[in-house]
Amino acid sequence: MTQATTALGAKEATPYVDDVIQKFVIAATFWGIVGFLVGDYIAWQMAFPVLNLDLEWFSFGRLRPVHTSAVIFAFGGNVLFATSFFVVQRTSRASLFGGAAFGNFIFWGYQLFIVLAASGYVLGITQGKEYAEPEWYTDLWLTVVWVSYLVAFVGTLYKRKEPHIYVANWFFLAMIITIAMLHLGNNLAVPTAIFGGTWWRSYEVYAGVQDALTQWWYGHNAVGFFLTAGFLGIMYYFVPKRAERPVYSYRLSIVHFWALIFLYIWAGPHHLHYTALPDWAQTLGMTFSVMLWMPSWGGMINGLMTLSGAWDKLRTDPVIRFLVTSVAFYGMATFEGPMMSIKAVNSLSHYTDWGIGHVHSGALGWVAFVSFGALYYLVPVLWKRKQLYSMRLVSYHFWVATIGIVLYITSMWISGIMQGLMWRAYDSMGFLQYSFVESVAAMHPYYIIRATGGVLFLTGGLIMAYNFYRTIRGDVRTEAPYEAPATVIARS
Ligand code: HEM
Ligand code: HEM
Ligand SMILES: [Cu+2]
Repeated sequence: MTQATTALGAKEATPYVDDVIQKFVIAATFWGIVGFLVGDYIAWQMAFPVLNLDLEWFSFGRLRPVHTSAVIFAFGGNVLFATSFFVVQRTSRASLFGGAAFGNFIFWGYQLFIVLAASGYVLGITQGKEYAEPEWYTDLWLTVVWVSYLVAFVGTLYKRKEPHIYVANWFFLAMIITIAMLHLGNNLAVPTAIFGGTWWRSYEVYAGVQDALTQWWYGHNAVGFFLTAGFLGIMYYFVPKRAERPVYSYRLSIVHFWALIFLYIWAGPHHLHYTALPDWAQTLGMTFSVMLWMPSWGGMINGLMTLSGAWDKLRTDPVIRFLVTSVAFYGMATFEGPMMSIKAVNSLSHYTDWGIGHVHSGALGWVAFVSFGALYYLVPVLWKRKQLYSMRLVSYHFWVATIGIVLYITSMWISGIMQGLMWRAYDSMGFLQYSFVESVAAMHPYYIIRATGGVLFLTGGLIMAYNFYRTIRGDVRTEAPYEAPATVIARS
């Protein structure tokens, strides 16, 4: 079914395919909660290993990829589908290529991929490559779905009635094409069934350090294109829309785009410092990572400065607060990353919780927050409601989640640096000062703090889901208008 909506400023109404986007929004909310829940469960497991329950299906090793895939591909992926399909139709003034039928195929195909991947992990089916754990049969299915996504996206651009291709679409398109390339490059494997082996098993065509380099070319650019470029597409549409201001500098957004995609692709070797990878390649990865700081901050400044003249909205609109805070976290993670890529720093941070802290300041602060902002924008628009059920609940979500992130990343910084320092401490005789298990025991309190932060973050997700449910039902909560406290108004 196709719904007709009038684009802002458009002369004639373009029928947008919005019911598919509604499904992606619901799926993103659902998988987000599943992903946060599993993340928090494994966080408690690290504090209390008894929670492994002595059952292989609940073991940390099997649930960890369930967490990472659920949050990145299921939550993040569904957000990217929803927002990119929304943005490409609006900014092109064209309806989705292939219509609702093709859109629904992509939706259900992608959900099937998620279920195939996750069920495999729990049963112990994995090729053991981080963020690329699914075995060949799941990989092949994802290829079909992803190529369909590319066709739908490019087809919509091709049909556009607007001569200019808005910058957000460039970021989405770079994400779709690069992920296709990474997925194919990193998953070249031969199924053992051909030789009479286990049906699901396969062997990678690369060996040794070539395998490691291919894996981290993939892993790093999954961060760069899935978790960064795609979500920057969201930033470039939803921040100006919600703030009702034009992008601060359109020229800067173009420089940002080309510099980012050119630099990111070389930085993967920073995951392989002090390994068998040749030294020159490690230095290359480090150099490109340090250079990446500049376009990243260019993008952050462009996002934040879009608020020029509208900063008061931070006080009155909690949705803007999510969006702006996410851009600030983007800036923080893209400063921390280049710093950690310096070999001397990495010799302390690598293998420690510092890395986990870095990941989650990017993942919770940037990826999840910009997603929450976009979803809060989308729900009333897609279901044609005047407003969200409750702005107060958005504000509660914001504060609960922010405190959760602060607990998560500060505990991991302390625990990570402590771990790194304990591992390298020598006594006067030249012996290691601490045994490994002493460092594990020292991390216990920090793991409890991190898992508590996770409970808060999950609570925020549940508040959001409830708000969506009531909004979709058409309810509006009776509450004082969301504005500054009366005393502030009286004084001004
Ligand atoms: C309630 C919120 C969350 C909690 C409690 C949580 C917890 C965890 C835990 C305990 C780990 C394993 C750490 C280790 O092996 O030492 C982990 C790994 C990871 N999580 Fe989360 N997580 C949460 C949300 C997210 C979100 C929203 C994302 C992405 C958008 C994310 C992405 C990742 C990634 C990429 C890793 C692997 C990191 C690495 O290997 O360096 N997490 N998480
Ligand atoms: C200029 C930008 C960035 C650079 C140069 C960078 C650099 C790095 C470095 C050096 C590591 C540690 C590698 C190691 O010791 O194993 C790392 C890990 C990681 N970063 Fe970043 N980072 C950047 C931005 C981000 C952002 C914005 C996110 C999330 C949205 C992110 C997600 C991750 C993840 C998931 C890992 C863990 C990979 C693993 O499983 O080991 N990074 N990054
Ligand atoms: Cu990287």
